[in-house]
Amino acid sequence: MITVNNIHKHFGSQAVLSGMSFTVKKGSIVGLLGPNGSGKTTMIRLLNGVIQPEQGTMEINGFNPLNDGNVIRQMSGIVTEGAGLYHEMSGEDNLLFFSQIYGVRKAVKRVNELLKDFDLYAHRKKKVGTYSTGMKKRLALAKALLHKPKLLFLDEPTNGLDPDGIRDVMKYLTKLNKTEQITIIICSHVLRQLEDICHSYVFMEKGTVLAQGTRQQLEKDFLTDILLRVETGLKLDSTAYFGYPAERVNETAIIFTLPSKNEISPLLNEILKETWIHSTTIENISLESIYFEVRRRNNE
Ligand SMILES: Nc1ncnc2c1ncn2[C@@H]1O[C@H](COP(=O)(O)OP(=O)(O)OP(=O)(O)O)[C@@H](O)[C@H]1O
Repeated sequence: MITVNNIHKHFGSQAVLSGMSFTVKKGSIVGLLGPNGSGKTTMIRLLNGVIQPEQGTMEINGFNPLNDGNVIRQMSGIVTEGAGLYHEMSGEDNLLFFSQIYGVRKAVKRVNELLKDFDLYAHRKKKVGTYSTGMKKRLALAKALLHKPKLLFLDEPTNGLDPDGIRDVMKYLTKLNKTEQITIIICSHVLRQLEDICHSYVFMEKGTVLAQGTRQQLEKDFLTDILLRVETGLKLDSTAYFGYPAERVNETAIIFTLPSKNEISPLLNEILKETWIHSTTIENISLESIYFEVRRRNNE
């Protein structure tokens, strides 16, 4: 369990974090989401005990990053933009070297295990400088996991990856979380990539938390209207149908505005009494739409 309470951090005269508060449940995957410069990396560095806040408290599994930075770094793994890999050394030698630093027991076995998990075994003897971006990212993840941490901090782990690379990393993180119950905090400004893997989200802007919660909680709090797109043979002769605003977008598609998901089934039943339905999609239910709604309300 991680608790962050009213954290303030300045760099010179610039206020980077202004009262950050959030919690992370043990064993969950949490997305720390916000635009460039909103303070995500700074928050991770504070949690790692690398830098100190001017105000506020933090706790990670009963430890305080202010005084117990070493213990926290031992129980956690971190992947940052730079990754800290040695480009003149092979992938295998990098992992063996960091195993020594972290005091990993049975290092050769662990390194081979991770090289295989991350599809790098065939490339283990090649210099990291010759690796593709995706391979470097995977090696950085392997490095962060050498000492079997209980907590993983990932700062933009998919930057520079192609869609296959992103899917592979996300798949591996989900598996890791399920099999090892690792708590994972992922910072990103690309919301779409995190849609399927996070258990909860912390939406940030300008060093503060705008909203936090599970997808379900955020939907409940911020999605007041459901925009339901229905491919149907229904003839519309006004701007409403069955009491709900309805707008034709093309010959066979209509968008209905509903107050909640509960109205979907009754509406579809009503349409089916008259004609066919081929498909339905909720247009505004993406994480991105929720995020924009959170920001819109905050700026009102
Ligand atoms: N060591 C530092 N010294 C001075 N300013 C800093 C330092 N670290 C971060 N900043 C400033 O703090 C602000 C927040 O930076 P931070 O890297 O935490 O944001 P971020 O949300 O991670 O952004 P990004 O998505 O671009 O990585 C930025 O304006 C940055 O320039």
